Amino acid sequence: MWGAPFSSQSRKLLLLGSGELGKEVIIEAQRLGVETVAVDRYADAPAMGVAHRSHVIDMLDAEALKKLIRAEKPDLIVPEIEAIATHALQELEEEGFLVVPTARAARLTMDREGIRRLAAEELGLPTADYRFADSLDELRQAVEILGTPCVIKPIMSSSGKGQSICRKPEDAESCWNTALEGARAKGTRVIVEAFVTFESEITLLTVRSVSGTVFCPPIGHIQKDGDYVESWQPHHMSAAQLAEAEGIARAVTDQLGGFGIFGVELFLTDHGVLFSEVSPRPHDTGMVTMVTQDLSEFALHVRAILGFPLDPVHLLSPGASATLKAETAGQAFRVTGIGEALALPRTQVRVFGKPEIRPGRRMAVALSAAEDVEIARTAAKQAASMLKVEVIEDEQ
Ligand SMILES: Nc1ncnc2c1ncn2[C@@H]1O[C@H](COP(=O)(O)OP(=O)(O)OP(=O)(O)O)[C@@H](O)[C@H]1O
Ligand SMILES: NCC(=O)N[C@@H]1O[C@H](COP(=O)([O-])[O-])[C@@H](O)[C@H]1O
Ligand SMILES: [Mg+2]
Repeated sequence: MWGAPFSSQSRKLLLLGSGELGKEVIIEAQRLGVETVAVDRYADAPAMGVAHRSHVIDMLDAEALKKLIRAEKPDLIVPEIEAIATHALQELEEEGFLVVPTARAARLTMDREGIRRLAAEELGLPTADYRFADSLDELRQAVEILGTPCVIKPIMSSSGKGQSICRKPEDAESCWNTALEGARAKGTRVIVEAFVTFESEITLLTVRSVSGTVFCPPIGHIQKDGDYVESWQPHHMSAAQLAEAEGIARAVTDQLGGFGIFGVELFLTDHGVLFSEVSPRPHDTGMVTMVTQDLSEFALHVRAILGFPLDPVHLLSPGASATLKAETAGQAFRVTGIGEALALPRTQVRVFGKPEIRPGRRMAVALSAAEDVEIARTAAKQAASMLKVEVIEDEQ
């Protein structure tokens, strides 16, 4: 259907962001004979090791981004992180490039303000109460209005970076400083959200393709310090809750448009399902689908964005994932315990191959399948606890 990689007729995919999620996207694209180009802000990023070639640029630099893309001329531009100069993507889209799912979706979801205003104010979807603040004074006012506890996050960040809980009004200043330090891009704007007491939280993977919209079975997860540590699929919820969740996911993904997978994050509460945020790309909690579904979230994304049809998703087995995170910073380290973890039943490990560690950085994930979600969770957690990031002292 298309030429070999490197030939004039090849189909070329350029990935913006080359972490653990992008690595799996590239592998799936390679399986369909696509030529792949991985881009990130640092060398030797996980997806770079499996792509045909790679580039290191500052993806928030609009000029650098446009120059690279005009030179590469990819058939598909696939954002893998949110911190990208999305106005440059809009310009490129106007020139005829295809941005996944659309440049507008990338722009709206790159910052929490765009997507929150769209979901809550335009679509009227239920969310936590929120305010935005550009200074410590404004933050104090927002905290007063919303009350404590509340959650404060930079508008552009992910994996919980810069996020903190303000437990009493006096905490506002330290939360402000945490947000400034953790923000992905320069800028001071933060979102303040009322604290949601949820019974559980889920990711509803939603795929838009030529075959319409399909939902994956819901994925339950646990987050620590704003970053995921454990996920499982399926998450048990009532038929009414699932219908509510799918209604929200459909409304928001229809609005964003385009083809591809979306990770719709939702809180399940006593008062109904609340929308939290959405990623227009594979989701970290969705790594579990590598052991649960016939097509993983990465395979689904690649199929959808290439314009191929999709069957409804089949859950082959319940399963769970648990993460390994580094605790210190450095470059001399090794991941140990892989053999022990793999000795557990129906367990796999993905070691991402990131070149450096820093506190809280996700380095690997353990994946377990089992006849029951609880058994899978226990196995995945046990496997992850066997994995260690061992610092090599004499090389530091
Ligand atoms: N308003 C809130 N009330 C209670 N808990 C919250 C609230 N907002 C966020 N959290 C908790 O923090 C987690 C991370 O929040 P959020 O998804 O907004 O951050 P993120 O940095 O975008 O994370 P990721 O990139 O991993 O999705 C949530 O999954 C939830 O556990
Ligand atoms: N919650 C979003 C998420 O999990 N994104 C994944 O983490 C990578 C960045 O990791 P790093 O910060 O360790 O480089 C991203 O490239 C993506 O694969
Ligand atoms: Mg999130």
